[in-house]
Amino acid sequence: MSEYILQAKNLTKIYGLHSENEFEALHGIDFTVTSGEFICIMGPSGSGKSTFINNISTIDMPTSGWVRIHDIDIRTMSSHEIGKFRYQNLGFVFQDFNLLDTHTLFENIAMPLSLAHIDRTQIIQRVQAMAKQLNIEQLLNKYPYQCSGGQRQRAAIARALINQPQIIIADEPTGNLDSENSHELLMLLKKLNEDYQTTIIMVSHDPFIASYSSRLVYIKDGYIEQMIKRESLTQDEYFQKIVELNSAESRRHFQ
Ligand SMILES: Nc1ncnc2c1ncn2[C@@H]1O[C@H](COP(=O)(O)OP(=O)(O)OP(=O)(O)O)[C@@H](O)[C@H]1O
Repeated sequence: MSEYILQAKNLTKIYGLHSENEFEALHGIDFTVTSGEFICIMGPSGSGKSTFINNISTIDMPTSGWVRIHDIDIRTMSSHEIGKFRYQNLGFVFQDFNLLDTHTLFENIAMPLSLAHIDRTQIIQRVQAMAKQLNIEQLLNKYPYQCSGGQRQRAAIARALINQPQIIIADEPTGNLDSENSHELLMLLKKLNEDYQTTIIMVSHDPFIASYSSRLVYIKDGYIEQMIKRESLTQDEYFQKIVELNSAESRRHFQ
């Protein structure tokens, strides 16, 4: 059994392989994650952050190299096995929500539990408890298009967390939220990380949001250019280091 919950080796992603638009977005990245880490991925626009997070989390498949989650090589799984693996192990929070408009919030949130054939009474209890925590318990019978952006985002978060995943994958999770809702979401992620050792891998542009992580991974031009560990730094010291890294990069951009 590996000491890592997630490992990637020589991860390469080429879009449009063998076409005239062939583009190598990731160039042989090695990356490991220990259980209970809270990782934030940052980097300039177009540097490969979403490509990276998608390729380490079964959303997309690398062109070459491998990714192991819980020691299982994700390339060896059939699409049916990947589906099952996702709802058993992973929770996804995306900026654009990905809720199904033909289903109520209750049905959307319950989906991972229904797929796992959890008993109906338990589903109702768990969805109601999660909705209460995210302050959307009054909205469970509404459809996503009847809810505000913040409410939809909270429903998507409830769906991501309902199966108590060991790893949460979040791509710009606060992108469509106001500052109060962003703060609440971060508090929730932090609590899951601290109380249940849930591993979190999140993409963000915002140094303040990044300062909640335990390790910052800075991606540039398809490579991991730098990593900073928070370790014994206070959140404020860590925040300052993240700001410095981003502003040094911005200055380099304009030179
Ligand atoms: N489906 C695709 N086909 C071809 N090229 C793509 C595709 N998706 C992304 N790319 C390219 O790969 C590179 C990395 O894109 P990616 O979306 O991973 O960047 P990002 O760092 O997440 O950017 P942003 O911060 O702007 O969201 C970009 O140059 C992008 O144009």
